[in-house]
Amino acid sequence: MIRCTGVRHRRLTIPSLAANARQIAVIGPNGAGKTTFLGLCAGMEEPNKGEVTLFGRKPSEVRIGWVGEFPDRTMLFSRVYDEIASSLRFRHVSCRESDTRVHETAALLGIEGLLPKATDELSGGEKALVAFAAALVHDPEVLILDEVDSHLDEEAGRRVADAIKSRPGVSVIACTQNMDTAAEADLLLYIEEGCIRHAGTAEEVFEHLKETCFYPAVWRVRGC
Ligand SMILES: Nc1ncnc2c1ncn2[C@@H]1O[C@H](COP(=O)(O)OP(=O)(O)OP(=O)(O)O)[C@@H](O)[C@H]1O
Repeated sequence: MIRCTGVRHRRLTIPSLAANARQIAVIGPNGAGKTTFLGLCAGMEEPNKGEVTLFGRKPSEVRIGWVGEFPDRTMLFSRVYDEIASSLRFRHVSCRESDTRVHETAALLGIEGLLPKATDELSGGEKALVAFAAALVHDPEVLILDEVDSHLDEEAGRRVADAIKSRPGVSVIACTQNMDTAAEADLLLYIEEGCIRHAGTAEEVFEHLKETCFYPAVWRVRGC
């Protein structure tokens, strides 16, 4: 799904990557380059050198739903309903269809009660859910999520995971600091000091991380 060729951008150096999986987890220490990598995948920035493609296309040609690490910094509208509807309105979806999709998406995430609220009244987790709804509502081909789960309680995290499962056509590239969550992805990319040090299944990647804090707590308890 993602192909990187000769990429150099800030700290990030990816000579070659061909990652083909529906759910990709991006993990690694603070400052490693995870957000930079997600930004390149989302087409928010062009790499200084090299090329990033998704499904063989430039990211700008792919329908992407993006949720940043700090959702309150990217909210454009003062009302939750308008924030979720915004990506549909920008695409000139009719008001009636837009209204149906906003309510359906809010119901899927259990946040219908937030629709009439002001965005600046929301808690951090509520903002993350609203930002996720806004990303999901326009039927993205790829969801790019930067530590969205860090704001969510277990129940809200499960609703987000269920919403993703309910859209089998959507691919996900998600950065997380929750290694138990990362372990559920089809493919893991472990980034350190701007380089992808390990790429593979959870078993393959965590095998290299046994002596580090990146080993999933649940696996440690089970003695894996
Ligand atoms: N706009 C920018 N201009 C220059 N350097 C930047 C910029 N944004 C990030 N960096 C640097 O690039 C490096 C990687 O940052 P990035 O945000 O990608 O890391 P990260 O792995 O997402 O970290 P964290 O887990 O702390 O969010 C850091 O050293 C950071 O200082």
